Amino acid sequence: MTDQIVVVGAGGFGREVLDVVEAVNCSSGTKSWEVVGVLDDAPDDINMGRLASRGVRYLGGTSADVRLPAGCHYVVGIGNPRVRELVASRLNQAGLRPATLVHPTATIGVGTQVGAGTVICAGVRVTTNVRVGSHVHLNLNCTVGHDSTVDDFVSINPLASVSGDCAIESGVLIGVAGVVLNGIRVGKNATVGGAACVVKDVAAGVTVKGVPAR
Ligand SMILES: CC(=O)SCCNC(=O)CCNC(=O)[C@H](O)C(C)(C)COP(=O)(O)OP(=O)(O)OC[C@H]1O[C@@H](n2cnc3c(N)ncnc32)[C@H](O)[C@@H]1OP(=O)(O)O
Repeated sequence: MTDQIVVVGAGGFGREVLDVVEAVNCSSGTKSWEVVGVLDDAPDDINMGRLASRGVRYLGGTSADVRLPAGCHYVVGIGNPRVRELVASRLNQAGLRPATLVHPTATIGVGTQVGAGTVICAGVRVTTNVRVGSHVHLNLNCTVGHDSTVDDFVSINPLASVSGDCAIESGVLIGVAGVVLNGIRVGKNATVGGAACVVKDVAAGVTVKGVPAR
């Protein structure tokens, strides 16, 4: 069965999400997703050209009166957790349904749950008894260790590593190649800088960077 999907975001991650959709379609043998097009409130000319060159239609902005097929799914390909939350809320109200996308080269362990609207990119490793919330981005080659929780609207950027028994609260961004040592809690809406090593709990809303992160 083929479902219809719109991707929000013509930028880098939005188009990487299109790659995930294509990989899912290739791996399943049957076409799981038909891409209706891309929504973006302010696409630039370069990205419009990139969409056109891959044959994907630009549909308009997220608040515009865009007519989408009934029952259409969506996924938000915007890296910023706060913006992603706003857009998801708007599209839920419009009656669209969040899709969950898992690249065929990702691995997910036994007893792990993944929420709606979440995108898991190529090479990601999520091990066992992890709870991944809704609208989470697990970017290329990141890892999430056993028994951790990753709450809604978290972004874990490429090569970042969350160890076992961690609690990553909603809206957190973990920068590229950031490391969170085991058992650590990263508070709501906090940011972990690229290549940081987090060795103790991070308070909500705080940005930490460096090794050790502070
Ligand atoms: C495929 C993709 O592209 S996915 C996206 C990948 N990118 C990421 O993950 C980016 C993650 N973001 C970062 O690391 C950011 O630099 C942040 C969030 C840590 C800091 O952002 P800002 O607050 O805007 O910091 P800003 O750029 O103003 O720099 C402030 C200072 O921190 C330093 N700094 C910035 N980032 C880091 C970092 N990751 N580690 C150590 N120091 C840093 C800067 O050198 C600067 O130092 P100075 O005051 O001595 O000159």
